[in-house]
Amino acid sequence: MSLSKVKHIVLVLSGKGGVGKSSVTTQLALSLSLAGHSVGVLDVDLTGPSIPRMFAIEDAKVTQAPGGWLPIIVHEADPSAGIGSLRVMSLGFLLPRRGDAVVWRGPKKTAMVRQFLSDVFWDELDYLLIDTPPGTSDEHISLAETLLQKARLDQLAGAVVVTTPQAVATADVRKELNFCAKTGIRVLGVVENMCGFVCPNCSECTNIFMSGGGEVMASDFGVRFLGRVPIDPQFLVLIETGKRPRYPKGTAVNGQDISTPSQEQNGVDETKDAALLVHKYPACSLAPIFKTITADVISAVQVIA
Ligand SMILES: Nc1ncnc2c1ncn2[C@@H]1O[C@H](COP(=O)(O)OP(=O)(O)OP(=O)(O)O)[C@@H](O)[C@H]1O
Ligand code: SF4
Repeated sequence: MSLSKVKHIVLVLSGKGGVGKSSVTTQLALSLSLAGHSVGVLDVDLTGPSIPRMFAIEDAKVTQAPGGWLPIIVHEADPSAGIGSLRVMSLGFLLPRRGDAVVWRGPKKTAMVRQFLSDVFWDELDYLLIDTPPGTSDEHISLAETLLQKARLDQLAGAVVVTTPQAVATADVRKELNFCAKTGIRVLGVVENMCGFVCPNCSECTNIFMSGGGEVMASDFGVRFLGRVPIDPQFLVLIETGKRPRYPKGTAVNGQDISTPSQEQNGVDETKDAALLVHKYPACSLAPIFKTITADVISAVQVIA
């Protein structure tokens, strides 16, 4: 069975679309692998699989082996650098055209998720992150139940719930947390994304929406608050164009200088491994934030394990 060698399965959930679930999945995956863990990402967001685009592997072709579909390798493990391997499987690889969205009815979607969980050959993994479709409808419940049936109880670490400050205000997070309770999924914690705005000129972070709601909500439900992630327009540049974001001289985040050195200085091809650059240099103001969130997720998983 394809999941038998996976140690910890973490679902990434959101009550509604566009809150940054796939971005958080991508950054968690990179942080985990850069902390030395072997990581797989399974994209079952059939409504619009964006994970291949975020890892800049949209054109990759999935192949079959006797053990199942082979996930796409983002990078191999590099023990000397303390980096674990990173592999990705997404419905996006199986769609005939880039950017196609699936318009199947519920039973067909459930069948596809079942197949994904049974037929991908993951090999040994410390963490498998599953990017789920947004929402909390009956269809999502049946998808979550399918996931739960396919994995052993000791493998199911739980869910990271992603929200935005507006979603907190409109009680979408409550729906997500109730969804977890209804389906028996443990909640590892809540991430509040797009909380505040990092100015591209001076890297000052300004709260545009009400801040702090996610933390209060998490405490009301007795779950961890994993942290808030501001909107950084440069992060969008990185994800959408695959190019390294540029910060003016003197830009610092958490006391760390992130101003962009010249390509000659860092000796890196800025058009390649862009997502990896987020953590390596770090090239984006969000890198230290995701690093802290990832450490918290690991400790939540270990408390449960
Ligand atoms: N903190 C952030 N700063 C800047 N841009 C962000 C941030 N988080 C997400 N984005 C951008 O917002 C857009 C939506 O994010 P993403 O695709 O991760 O959301 P999602 O919840 O997975 O959406 P979907 O409902 O389509 O699955 C993307 O273009 C992404 O790059
Ligand atoms: S955050 Fe700084 S650079 Fe950005 S608009 Fe305000 S003062 Fe200007």
